[in-house]
Amino acid sequence: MYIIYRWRLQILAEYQSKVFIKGLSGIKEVVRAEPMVTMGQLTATLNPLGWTIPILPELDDLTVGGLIMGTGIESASHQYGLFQHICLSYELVLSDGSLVKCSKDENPELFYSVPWSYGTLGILTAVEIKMIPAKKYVKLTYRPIKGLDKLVQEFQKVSSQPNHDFVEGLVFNVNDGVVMTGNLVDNAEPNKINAIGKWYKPWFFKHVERFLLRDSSVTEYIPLRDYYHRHSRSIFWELQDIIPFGNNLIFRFLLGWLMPPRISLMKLTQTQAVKKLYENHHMIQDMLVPIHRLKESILLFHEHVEVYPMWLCPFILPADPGMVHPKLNSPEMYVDIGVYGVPKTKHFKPKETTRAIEKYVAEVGGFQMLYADTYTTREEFRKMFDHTLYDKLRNELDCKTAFPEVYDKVSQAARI
Ligand SMILES: NC(=O)C1=CN([C@@H]2O[C@H](COP(=O)(O)OP(=O)(O)OC[C@H]3O[C@@H](n4cnc5c(N)ncnc54)[C@H](OP(=O)(O)O)[C@@H]3O)[C@@H](O)[C@H]2O)C=CC1
Ligand SMILES: CC(C)=CCC[C@@H](C)[C@H]1CC[C@H]2C3=C(CC[C@]12C)[C@@]1(C)CC[C@H](O)C[C@@H]1CC3
Repeated sequence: MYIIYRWRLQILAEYQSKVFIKGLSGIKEVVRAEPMVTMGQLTATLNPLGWTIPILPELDDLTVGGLIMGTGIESASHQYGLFQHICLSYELVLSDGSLVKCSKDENPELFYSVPWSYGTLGILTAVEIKMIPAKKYVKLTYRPIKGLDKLVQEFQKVSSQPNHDFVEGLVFNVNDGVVMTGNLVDNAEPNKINAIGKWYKPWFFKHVERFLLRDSSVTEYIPLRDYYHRHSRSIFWELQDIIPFGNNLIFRFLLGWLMPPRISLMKLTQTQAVKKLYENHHMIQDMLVPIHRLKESILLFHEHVEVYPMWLCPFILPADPGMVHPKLNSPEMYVDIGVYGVPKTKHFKPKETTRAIEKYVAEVGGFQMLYADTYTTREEFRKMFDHTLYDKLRNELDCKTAFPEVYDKVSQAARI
């Protein structure tokens, strides 16, 4: 039944009008989307109409439903929060088959419990998302920085400034990194336009790495859609382990248009052996920690895994009810530290190392993204994520016989 339902959503998303745009009381602009709509479809549909959503997670294949039920983050998150924070309402089918709508004003407890619930409260059928006007380019400034202290200071400074639409950092080793800030603009200096999304262009992280050779900042104008999907072609830097020659100039010119392979297809076709290989010799994790912990967190990842580049994305976490909120009752700036690749440290042991990192993240009031394997025990997991409202809703909505608990879907043991 569930499979048929997901299949129906897919058909709807792909073959019918994918997104419906409407004005709400003439005040706010809102896009109503099916959960199976992908980020690639959203930008392709909205951007030519002069609209966008404030947070557009960068991989083409990520879906609206997955980004709400898990979480979504992007370089505008220092202003807008996580993907859930730009959502105005959800429609869900509950365990008894009824269809309900929830928002801040209508069924608010359900509204705040849906994000991070991983599909364990109901099946999402429609979402209303805030829209903002799009512009043609992102004026992006790359700031190469040497020295961890300076890097962290600069990153923290730009994350707290309201004048940047986008903030992102790539750390290339424990001393060097590039902090990027961007703004939406309509006009560009023609000789500084760089359509980084074209199939023959270097992978974005490789392009950024080259700025480390410079002493001062460099500015480019990136077409909006190219900016949003900048990490798609190389799946961040994951593709370099799968197709090591993927960034080679000749390969890019001849076959670059075939990239990237569909992540869902790779997931579907990966053998048990490949799965084991990734489990034992690879780390794919995003840890969300208060931004004032950034330096010690980078050093901790360096000590345990030494995987570079490291992705830094700041985000403001409102003090809303639900699974994920700051420890104190006021909004707090956090940072997502993304680690994707083969650990270089000799002492890397998937379980022990991940557990040590998880322990640190929990101690500093942080969170682990749910798409990644968690080695926490159920008790540790329930401490990291506030289950108060979630448990109440699971009881009230009679979920226990219909859906598993989040932990039973995401823990490493459950995923074997
Ligand atoms: N920048 C970012 O924010 C990035 C985020 N991610 C992560 O990737 C995931 C998104 O990937 P994506 O492939 O889109 O999602 P997935 O298909 O992996 O779905 C993630 C979870 O959401 C549930 N889900 C999805 N749609 C629905 C729905 N309509 N109703 C109920 N439950 C639903 C899934 O349930 P089920 O398992 O039952 O299908 C699954 O548990 C997120 O978890 C996100 O955190 C990854 C890369 C970048
Ligand atoms: C930016 C944020 C918050 C997260 C980025 C995470 C991604 C880099 C990973 C999410 C799912 C991952 C998968 C793979 C690579 C890394 C991700 C895209 C594989 C494609 C790696 C090869 C395996 O055979 C299949 C994996 C599927 C999931």
